[in-house]
Amino acid sequence: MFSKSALVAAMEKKGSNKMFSNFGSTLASFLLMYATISKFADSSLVNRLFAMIKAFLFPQIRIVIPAESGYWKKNTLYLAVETYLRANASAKAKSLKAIADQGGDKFKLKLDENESITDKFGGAVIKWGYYCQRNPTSNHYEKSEKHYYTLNFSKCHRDLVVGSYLKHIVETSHELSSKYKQRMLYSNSTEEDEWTKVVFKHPAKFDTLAMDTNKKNEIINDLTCFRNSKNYYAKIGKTWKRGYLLYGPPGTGKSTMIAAMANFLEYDIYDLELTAVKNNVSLRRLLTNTAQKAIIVIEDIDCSLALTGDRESKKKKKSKSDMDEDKRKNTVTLSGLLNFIDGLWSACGEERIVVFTTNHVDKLDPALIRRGRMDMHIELSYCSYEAFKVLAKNYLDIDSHPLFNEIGELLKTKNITPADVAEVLICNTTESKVSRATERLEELVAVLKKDQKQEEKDATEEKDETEEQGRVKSFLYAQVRRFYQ
Ligand SMILES: Nc1ncnc2c1ncn2[C@@H]1O[C@H](COP(=O)(O)OP(=O)(O)OP(=O)(O)O)[C@@H](O)[C@H]1O
Ligand SMILES: [Mg+2]
Repeated sequence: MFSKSALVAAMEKKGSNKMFSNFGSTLASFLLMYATISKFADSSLVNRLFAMIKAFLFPQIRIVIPAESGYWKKNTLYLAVETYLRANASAKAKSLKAIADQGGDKFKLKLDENESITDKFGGAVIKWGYYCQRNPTSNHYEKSEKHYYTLNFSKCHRDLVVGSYLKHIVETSHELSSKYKQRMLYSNSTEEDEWTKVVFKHPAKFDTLAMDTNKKNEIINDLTCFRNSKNYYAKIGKTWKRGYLLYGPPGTGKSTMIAAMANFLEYDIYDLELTAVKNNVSLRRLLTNTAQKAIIVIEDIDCSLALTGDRESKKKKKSKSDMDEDKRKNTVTLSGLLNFIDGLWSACGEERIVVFTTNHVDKLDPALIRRGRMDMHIELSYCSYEAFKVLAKNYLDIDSHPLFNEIGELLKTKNITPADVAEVLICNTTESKVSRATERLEELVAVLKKDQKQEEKDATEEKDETEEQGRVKSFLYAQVRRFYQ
């Protein structure tokens, strides 16, 4: 199959250097031996033998990069490799997987299973492979599929690959991710302790958020300060995270503010549905799998769980059977949640914001929202004149109008949410801007006056009812007095 003299000649011709010719000669002898012996001997035995000789002559190193780095935590190096190879794979691989991105208008190409490609770096040749190991007998704590990448390279390039190449992959993947980054919205479900994600394309901005300007600026400054405080947090020995409690009646912009925060900071959102989390272990698993630059949101925290109540007295009262009962119930507890917010587990990740929202701030356990846990308490309230002007700009594209003063006066006496005002102002017609704005503002005046009239009517009815009850009471007392006289 191979002619030794031809191979040696070719090798020697390429390099005049003696060392190289020796190497060429060894390789040629090796190949010739392999071709000759394999004709006569048992092929599997020969293959094993030659694999050993090959490994001795040309030692290789293999590094496995699994998708998880223990405890169901995503291996960030695996994610970096995935991004890095995505850029290389489409050009080099023969077998690829195409995956539509969440927006649906683009797709990503990924190495197919058992497929390999070769990459070069500083003289080293690195062979990448992508594999999946399946375990049909896996249980809840073990995944049925384990995905991993392997990289093979010559032993002599060990320092180069481990020292520089892996770093190069991480850096390149960061560059690629920020170039193609789409903000993501993650959510959890009852079936698995895993996040599912969709592209987050909410248009909310602080500019379009209707609220008091000073308060808005205070929040923007706080967020900016947080984002730039990596070194400060390290210096004071605190985990780089911040908590915000948003409270106020329904429709005052709590969820809209979260979207505005995410867009402002360019962070992903993890919308944690606590009622879908089985127990504290699941909660920990989910939260350790949140990335950096993330906003972790628990909406309507008062409704999510029985998180109210005095932890201390509960602790004291707890007997062993109570604890077994707890285990059986498999619930997330207040202390489980607190432990993640600022206990030891809070250190498993940085540059994270935690946001709670509630309509009933008074119902929450003070431990949950004390300063330090929820660093900033933000009240979102009924529509003020200032907030109305932002909504008029958003929806009607106007900064002033003769009806503004009247609306301002009505809003002083009226509790109406920004959502309700927005509902009146929204109008998507082909009419001219001016007539459309006037019509919508007149409608708003009518709504505010109607509600005002209704309130006055309700107040009069209530007064009449109280007076009537008073009259009935005095009549009955008079009758009773007369009876005993
Ligand atoms: N402050 C606001 N600025 C701009 N738009 C607002 C504001 N408040 C409410 N809206 C409008 O009303 C809709 C509902 O608001 P949002 O969902 O943010 O209220 P919420 O406070 O989260 O209510 P809930 O307590 O019911 O969850 C939004 O889609 C938005 O269009
Ligand atoms: Mg909401």
